[in-house]
Amino acid sequence: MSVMGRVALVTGGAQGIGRAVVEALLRSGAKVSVVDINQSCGDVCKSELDAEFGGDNCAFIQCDVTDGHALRDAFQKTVELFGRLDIVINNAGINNEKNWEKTIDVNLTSLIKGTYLGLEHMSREHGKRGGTIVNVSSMAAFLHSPHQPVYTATKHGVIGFTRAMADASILGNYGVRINALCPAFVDTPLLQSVEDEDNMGKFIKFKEDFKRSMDKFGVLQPSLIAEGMMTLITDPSLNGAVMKITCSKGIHFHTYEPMST
Ligand SMILES: NC(=O)C1=CN([C@@H]2O[C@H](COP(=O)(O)OP(=O)(O)OC[C@H]3O[C@@H](n4cnc5c(N)ncnc54)[C@H](O)[C@@H]3O)[C@@H](O)[C@H]2O)C=CC1
Ligand SMILES: CC/C=C\C[C@H](O)[C@H](O)/C=C/C=C/C=C\C=C\C(=O)C/C=C\CCC(=O)O
Repeated sequence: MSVMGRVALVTGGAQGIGRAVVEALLRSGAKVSVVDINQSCGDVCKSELDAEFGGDNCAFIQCDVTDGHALRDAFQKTVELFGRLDIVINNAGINNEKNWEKTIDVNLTSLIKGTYLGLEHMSREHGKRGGTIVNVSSMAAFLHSPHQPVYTATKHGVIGFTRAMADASILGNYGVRINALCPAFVDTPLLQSVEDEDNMGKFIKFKEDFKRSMDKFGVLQPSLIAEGMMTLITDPSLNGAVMKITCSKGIHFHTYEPMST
């Protein structure tokens, strides 16, 4: 599937992995709505993207994804601005073991809401033409991190939810492909949270162990994550797929036993 002329909404798109994905989409001819809580970062992002890709191709919508009404408005505004919606990237995420309820809210609850809103705007069930959703999980869903138990739980949850919804999409003939992306460590501002007791809480005492884990597995560049993301967005054969991206194996897929009947 070509993304030329398609419309995408990317949560957490103002920096890091989300920003790299936004750039990849714009480079391929999509129009993109960047949905992010950070107004100043979003303003900078918007002006830089306008300079590179032209002013009519991208919008910044300031929105806290945990605010259900604001998230609904962000989807609606995207459709009003660009006339349609084809691609939803639920990427916004945080690492906060101190305020772990917020981590569940941002990383899992809001991602579920984003998926349901995406279906409202794209599913044949709602009289729409179909589309694709990618939910951002993490390698922490496979190699659980003792430094981030709740973060790890949310990323497991993202995979379970995504695979179940992908099957629901087939059963319900939604016409929407739903996949998950699991990067290992990526060089973004999120990694700085390992230094901060406000984020790590009582697990800050494991921070050196955490850093050893990063040294062991290496740190990826956001551009490689965007490359994997573009495959999930454009390959029509992928639904319920779980893509892993690691330094050792690059872009590859997790394999599951077939479900028993
Ligand atoms: N950096 C890494 O090592 C890895 C990151 N991930 C996941 O990738 C996703 C993106 O992470 P990064 O780009 O690394 O993080 P980041 O911290 O660089 O960027 C996250 C973006 O999300 C936005 N955001 C945070 N809370 C929000 C909220 N409530 N509403 C709207 N926007 C919000 C931030 O303002 C920021 O622009 C997250 O889901 C993260 O868990 C997965 C594996 C590895
Ligand atoms: C302070 C850091 C905050 C957030 C970063 C997140 O924790 C990030 O989401 C966590 C990533 C955890 C990665 C864990 C393991 C990585 C493993 C590998 O790279 C390779 C190992 C095995 C590969 C197995 C396979 O691919 O099948």
